[in-house]
Amino acid sequence: MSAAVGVVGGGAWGTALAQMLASDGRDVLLWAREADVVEAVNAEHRNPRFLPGAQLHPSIRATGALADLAALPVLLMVTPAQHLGAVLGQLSLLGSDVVLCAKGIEQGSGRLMSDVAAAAAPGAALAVLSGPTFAHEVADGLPTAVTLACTGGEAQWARLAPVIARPAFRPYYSADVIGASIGGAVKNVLAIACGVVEGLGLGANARAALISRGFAEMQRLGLAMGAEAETLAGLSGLGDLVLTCSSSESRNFALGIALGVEGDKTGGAAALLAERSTVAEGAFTAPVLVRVADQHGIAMPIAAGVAALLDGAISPRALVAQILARPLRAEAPHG
Ligand SMILES: NC(=O)C1=CN([C@@H]2O[C@H](COP(=O)(O)OP(=O)(O)OC[C@H]3O[C@@H](n4cnc5c(N)ncnc54)[C@H](O)[C@@H]3O)[C@@H](O)[C@H]2O)C=CC1
Ligand SMILES: O=C(CO)COP(=O)(O)O
Repeated sequence: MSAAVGVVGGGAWGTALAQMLASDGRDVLLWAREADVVEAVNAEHRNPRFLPGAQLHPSIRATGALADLAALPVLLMVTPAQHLGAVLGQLSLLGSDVVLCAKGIEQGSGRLMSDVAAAAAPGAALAVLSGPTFAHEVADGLPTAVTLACTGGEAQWARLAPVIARPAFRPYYSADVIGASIGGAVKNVLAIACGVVEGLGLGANARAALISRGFAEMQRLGLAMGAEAETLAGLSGLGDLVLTCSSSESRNFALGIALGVEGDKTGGAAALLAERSTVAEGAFTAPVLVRVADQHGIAMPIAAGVAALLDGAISPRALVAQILARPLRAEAPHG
């Protein structure tokens, strides 16, 4: 019998990944922070708080004690980005494979998830799993492909691929941990911008333009930080950007729509964020992304606009006018 896989984080994505891993009967131990989630998973095989509607496999067991997972050989870290360091630091891991699944940049430090994890768990072998993956679709067993970027190269991939791959869940190998970390963080911020375009009713042309120009921002920053162009153009970069900018299933896109419908109003983000019970990572990443881009001398006008909008410094309509009034320039990233 294969060893159980540990999933740290019982939100929508952690629960969906647990469901996917358990689809062949494998034992999965899920750490959830909320006692009601632990109780519902164990007693009813459901997670009504974060993944309503999904009937979970009985081989998923939940616990509220992190220590129960510390000895497992493979752990998927699925807490929100701002909590990764604190939760991972409590695990005291030695030698486990740790797969990072959160998408964001740490606010205080400006670090990518891979750097946060390397500091919090120096004994772990790190990998990044990222791509176009709405939790409900993965939980339903719909076909999905992701990038699995391994710090331990092909030897780590050989260990992890059989644990993570399923007939409808295809990881693709990469050695580019930086690229896989950046794509998911940046696309969440750009999805808020795309939602604003949708909320303002600016049309499909504007959305496609924003995806393309947003991708140019992702590329500029990614290349400056050491990512590979192919990774940024792949599942964890462009693939996830397109998904998240196309559907109100995305919490980031939906947040942008809610902002956009406010039109000329400034400062609406605070109330929208306060009433959320699920995470829209782009709201946390936007300000620190702008800071990191500045440090690298990279212009990211769309990301900066989202940060200003969230901060209450500009209205949605004024932001669009500001972006449209930028000087004409060459299209290529370095043009
Ligand atoms: N939902 C999705 O479709 C996908 C989500 N992700 C990423 O997965 C990460 C987790 O997102 P979801 O599972 O969707 O979250 P969620 O919005 O469904 O649930 C919130 C999660 O935050 C946790 N949390 C709140 N405060 C915490 C704290 N102080 N310490 C530790 N955990 C805390 C809750 O326990 C819960 O697990 C995010 O980085 C997200 O970008 C990635 C791919 C798909
Ligand atoms: O990362 C995701 C899809 O790949 C989920 O997007 P949201 O966090 O915007 O819902």
